[in-house]
Amino acid sequence: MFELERGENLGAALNNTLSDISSDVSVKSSASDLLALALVMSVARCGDLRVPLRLGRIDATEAGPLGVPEAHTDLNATRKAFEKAGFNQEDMITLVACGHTLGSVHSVDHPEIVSGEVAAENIAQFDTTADKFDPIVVTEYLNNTTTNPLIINANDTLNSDKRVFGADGNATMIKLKDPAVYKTQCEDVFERMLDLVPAAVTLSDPLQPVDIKPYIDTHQLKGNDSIELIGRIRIRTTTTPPIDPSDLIVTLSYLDRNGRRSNASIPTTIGTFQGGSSFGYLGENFNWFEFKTTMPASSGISAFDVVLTSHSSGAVTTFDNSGTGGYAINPYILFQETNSCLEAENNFNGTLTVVAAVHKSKLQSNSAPQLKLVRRVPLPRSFIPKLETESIPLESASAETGEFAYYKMMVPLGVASWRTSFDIEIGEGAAAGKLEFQDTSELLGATCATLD
Ligand code: HEM
Repeated sequence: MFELERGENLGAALNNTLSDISSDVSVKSSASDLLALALVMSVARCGDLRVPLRLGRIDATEAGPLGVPEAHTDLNATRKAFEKAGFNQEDMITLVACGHTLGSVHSVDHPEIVSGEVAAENIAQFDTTADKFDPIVVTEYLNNTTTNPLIINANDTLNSDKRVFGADGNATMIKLKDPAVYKTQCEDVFERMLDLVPAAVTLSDPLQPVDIKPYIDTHQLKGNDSIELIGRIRIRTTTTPPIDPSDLIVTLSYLDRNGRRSNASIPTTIGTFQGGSSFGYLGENFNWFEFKTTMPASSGISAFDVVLTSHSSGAVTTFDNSGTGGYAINPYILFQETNSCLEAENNFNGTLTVVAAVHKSKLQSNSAPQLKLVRRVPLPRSFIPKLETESIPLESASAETGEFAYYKMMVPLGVASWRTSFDIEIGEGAAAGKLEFQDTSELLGATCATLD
């Protein structure tokens, strides 16, 4: 994003990609992790590749050194650039053969490479199947039927694919023409390319789709000393053996604020959005179950297990978040969505009001709760904002319900940050509590209900 004006990065594709991912950049997802996800998803969908997705990349804050090879770069300099990144000659050939199976060269960016009129629609594809991740780029090169503009250019200086592909007398390209070899070799070099990170960065283990994924949408005090809890459970049904969602009864068994298991269980119903189903990019199917319940504020909820019962066989399976004591909910800090809002003053400025209900046991240390608001600061000529976290104290709203006291803060918020996240923190050390990664996007246009 800091290098887009360089000759080595010409083309709308890079900025389009940054624009596509920009709204998902958050304190939990760096732009570089989202780019890794984009590659992993696109080659899964276009060619059924499996590239492990590890996360934890840290975004750069300035341009790196020059040196990405261009079409006119000679073979030696190209080889050196790949070697600097840990790729030998065979890797280099494989990376370019795997990269140049999708997409094309654009005449508007490279009139010296693409012959004919300079126009948006005049593009030259690398192979005849530009939307498929396949070894056709390799076979067309080996059969001399290719129309790849980086191979057949009349000006041989610009034929970088020809130089790279032929660098070892075609030995690597001959191996890559076998579709199974092409696929596994591309998976290998893509994984190494994505995981090439500075020494200070530690990447996670590869992500796997989880069987159970709960979402808490609302957890707040509501009238008459009760807590309202609204959420959804995503269940992967493409397991071995597969799960028939119509045979499932899904309930939640939960622990109260003091860790005692409640006699009541929370029922769910099949989700309504898109028939309650969705799918993932690795061919997984998911079904969604929704819940909306209330419970006494005096006892609350601190964690829950997801219990699946088969209608037909009666078999019961309990998911307790891999033996961690269930899926946790902070029972002491409640984000009062109904009392919070984001009022737009005009198209650029607004005011964010956040109200939280804090359990009085957490207020004994005399420390005020803090809101950690993530501001999305636009950077010139870039789609990816800089994220800055601001600490704002919440003030007593001079209202309470039972064991909870209400806290409130109001802050001006520019349009770039209308869709952002915040944490609410209270206390220090062992007594500290944190409600993480709350979302402001539902607050826009809502009215703040008054505290009664
Ligand atoms: C010697 C190294 C390389 C050179 C000289 C080179 C050169 C180019 C050029 C000139 C374009 C056309 C850009 C445009 O007109 O928009 C292009 C497009 C592309 N390159 Fe490379 N490339 C190299 C390596 C790679 C590698 C290693 C990958 C991925 C692993 C890759 C993936 C792509 C893709 C996907 C496009 C299509 C973009 C689109 O359709 O908008 N390239 N490359």
